[in-house]
Amino acid sequence: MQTTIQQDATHQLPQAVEPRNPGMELDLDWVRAVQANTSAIERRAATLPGRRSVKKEHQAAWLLKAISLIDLTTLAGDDTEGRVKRLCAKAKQPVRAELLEKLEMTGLTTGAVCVYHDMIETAVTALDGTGIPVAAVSTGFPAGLSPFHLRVEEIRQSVAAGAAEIDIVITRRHVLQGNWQALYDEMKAFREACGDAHVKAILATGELGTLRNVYKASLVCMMAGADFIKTSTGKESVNATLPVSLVMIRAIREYYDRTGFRVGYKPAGGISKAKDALVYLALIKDELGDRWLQPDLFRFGASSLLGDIERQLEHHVTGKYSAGYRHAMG
Ligand SMILES: O=C[C@H](O)COP(=O)(O)O
Repeated sequence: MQTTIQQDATHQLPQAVEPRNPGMELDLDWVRAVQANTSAIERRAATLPGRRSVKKEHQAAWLLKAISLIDLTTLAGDDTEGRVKRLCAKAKQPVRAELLEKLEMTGLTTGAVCVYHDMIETAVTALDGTGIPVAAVSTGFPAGLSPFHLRVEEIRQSVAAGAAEIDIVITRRHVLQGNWQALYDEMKAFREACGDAHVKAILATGELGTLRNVYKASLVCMMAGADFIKTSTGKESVNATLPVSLVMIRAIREYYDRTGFRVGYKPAGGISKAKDALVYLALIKDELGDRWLQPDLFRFGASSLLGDIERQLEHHVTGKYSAGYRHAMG
């Protein structure tokens, strides 16, 4: 069994790097044609947790895989350098060495560390030489309502400070008013300001009203060159959900079918249990295929998921659960 775990897990470590989505002209006919059958989507989403179960002997490998796909996040008003340094240490060594040794796993890290602009330099320094990218939330996160020129400037400053990935927030108003041109222009300006840094577009789906709006906003952001689309900031009252994920994943698939470019997916906010992470991975495998199960095309945005995964791995190895406080993140 251990051989299986090692083969699965190491073969699932970062390998591929997808060419960036260059975007395209805004295609309003495509956007306006979008339909979303909410009750059918909700019915299908409700079946997802029971539809696929990961066999017990493969669970550890899938959990290790999930770790490699986490944007390990701290986005709190009371963040300090100390907390960010501890988080970075966790990103470098996400699971205790003796557990990894038993699982015959080496070189495991999280996908990235995600912080506010102010904490970029601390994180970049702490992760120096590891290859773990720092992602920064910019553009007046989480509401995205600061003056436009300041949001663009914040991106530039975050990139200059060393962020390799920028998570922007869109203006929800543009979606709610059906102003697709404004959303496209905004996203394009953000993408431009990112330069070589990859850009994840946070849709804040809990504030977009309908699943149809979520689909349309996903398409428009991809047309404007988003490298990833991301559900939520973690600060809305409803964050990542399975119905929303189904819609965004279908939009990604449709965009790929039409343009040949793969855009990444990042569910974020409220994903804190290992078993939920496995449902998401199964969903991606079913809907988009194995290629999307790599850190260049999939991330979990999560502050506490790693702790639960580590607990489950400990149980897998020792047969016992440890207390949650032993797996504090920061
Ligand atoms: O982008 C990541 C989210 O802010 C994390 O949300 P969470 O604290 O609910 O895991």
